[in-house]
Amino acid sequence: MSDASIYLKAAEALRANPAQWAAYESKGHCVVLAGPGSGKTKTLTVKLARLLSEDIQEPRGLACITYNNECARELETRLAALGIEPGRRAFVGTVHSFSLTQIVLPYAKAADMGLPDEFCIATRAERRQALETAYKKVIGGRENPQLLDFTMGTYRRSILNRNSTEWRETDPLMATLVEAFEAELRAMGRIDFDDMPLLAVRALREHEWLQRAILAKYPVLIVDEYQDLGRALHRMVMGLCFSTGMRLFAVGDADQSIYEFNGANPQLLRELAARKDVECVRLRLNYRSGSKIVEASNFALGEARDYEAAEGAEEGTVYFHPQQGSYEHQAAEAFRTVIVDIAKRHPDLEPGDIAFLYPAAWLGDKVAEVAQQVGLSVIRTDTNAIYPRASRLMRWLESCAKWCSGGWQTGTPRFNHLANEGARLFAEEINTPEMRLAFQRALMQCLWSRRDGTLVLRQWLSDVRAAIITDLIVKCRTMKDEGETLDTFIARTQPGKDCEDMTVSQFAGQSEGNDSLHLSTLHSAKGREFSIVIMFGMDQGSIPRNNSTASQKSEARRLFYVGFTRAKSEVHIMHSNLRPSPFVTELQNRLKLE
Ligand SMILES: Nc1ncnc2c1ncn2[C@@H]1O[C@H](COP(=O)(O)OP(=O)(O)OP(=O)(O)O)[C@@H](O)[C@H]1O
Repeated sequence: MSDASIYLKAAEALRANPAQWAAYESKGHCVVLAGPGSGKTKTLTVKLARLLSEDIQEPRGLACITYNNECARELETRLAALGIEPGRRAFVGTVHSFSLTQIVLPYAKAADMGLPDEFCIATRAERRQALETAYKKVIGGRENPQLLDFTMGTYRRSILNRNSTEWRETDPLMATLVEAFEAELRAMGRIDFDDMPLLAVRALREHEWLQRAILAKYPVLIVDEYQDLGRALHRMVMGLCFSTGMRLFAVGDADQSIYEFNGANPQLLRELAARKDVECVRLRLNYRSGSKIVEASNFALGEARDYEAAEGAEEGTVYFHPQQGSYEHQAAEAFRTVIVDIAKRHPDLEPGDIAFLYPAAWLGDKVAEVAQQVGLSVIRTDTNAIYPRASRLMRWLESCAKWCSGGWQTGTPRFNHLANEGARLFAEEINTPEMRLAFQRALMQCLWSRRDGTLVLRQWLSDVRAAIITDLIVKCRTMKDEGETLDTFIARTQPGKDCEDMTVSQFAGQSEGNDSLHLSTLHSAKGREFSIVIMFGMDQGSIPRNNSTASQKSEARRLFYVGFTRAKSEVHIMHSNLRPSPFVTELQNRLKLE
């Protein structure tokens, strides 16, 4: 099938839903506002394929921005199914990678960003050092400066205009600390993660030619999960789309805004959708969840919405499991009763169709420990995962391991896909057709001679690092922190450490779907879907946390809603008998009244 016919066939599925079709047919700026499971991402990917194929003339392309690397990967997988390989004409990535690779790296000098020659991305240790020095200069005293890192990040992301009185006066000490911290980083020849969008926004504001340069390359800007992307992206959208002339296609759901602490603000999406020059499309049908789950999700949110399950949806069920005793005991109960009952009801279900979602990673430890005891494998997406799932380099290595463990015979994954993804990771260095070919050859040589899933991972990883990665990481400024993540993981595979015995095929299994249970924080479950969702630890003090402000409580409630709406057919809520979360009590009461 040709690329065009793939997306045209996918578009047929949208035709039956007039609102999705309207978004697909939109001609100008378009914002899709819709609830969970309504096909926002589906509509976005099909629209993206159409724009590339019909509207945008080669060599121009489009930029598609989403919340984190995990979401970017999900989009890439969905685009691959439509025959679209990001890279040449389609940028797909986070606000940070867009800012860094499309604005800061290519234009730092021309736009006079005040960065030292050959600047690099700071490692965690370098950031810590810069904060320590800045703290000594600005504040002094015996406190641990790292405790201020979170507040400093929030301040930097929330107030973008450094010349404003808001910046200077909201928290004068914090403003001075941030400035001193950034000066320290620059003196070390470094920028950090938060710098990326801030530098990009500043450069775009100061240089109209830069805005036109971005427009020339990307006449269309696509944004997924708009509600969580923060002020820096909003500012870029305002400038690039409404002054410079880029066309905007954005999707989002203010009810699913869960990153206010990171500078996101659901109001920005509402304001965008209310603009007169924007066509706002609302989707009402939920294609994911059973009708009872859709109905109950309104109660979980605590606000009325007119969402409905799509025609032919199953009913779906919400179960409550009051618990006593420690979380260890509760986790054991989950496997002893809840999972056993699920398996009886759905004999065809695989472990990968079930997800445990919890408010904090330490609760995931409890579930993981019991899973290990009963011999079930898990895939974790939280901060206690064996490595950060957001690391593109690690995910790519997982795919390479999968290829070596037998995938080379079946084309899962295809070698070409591996080579292209690898070249994209190191695009700063691999930037000509000859270099891409050389990279492809080196990768084939390296993986072909190590295509054995029983190999000890430690050796396999060090070999692949030496043969393919070491040299490229030195040359690619965007990959330094990824290199650090890899080294931290390699250290865990050394003798005496917890991943000492891991084999290549076990490592490859980390990316495999269906024979492992999913364990995730509620935050990391965003954008995903599972047949069965077990919400674990839904207790007072955890969701919301004790002493939360009113806005933190609202955000915790939205987080509860995000978790609840990931389920297709069953939601199980495990909560303390004596101290259930107020969101659970309210949900239960409302369901009883129905
Ligand atoms: N028109 C449609 N016909 C059939 N299935 C659809 C349609 N639109 C979406 N779906 C399916 O519904 C599910 C949810 O779609 P998608 O992930 O795009 O929703 P979303 O709005 O991005 O969800 P969320 O905000 O909860 O992450 C997917 O399995 C998708 O394939």
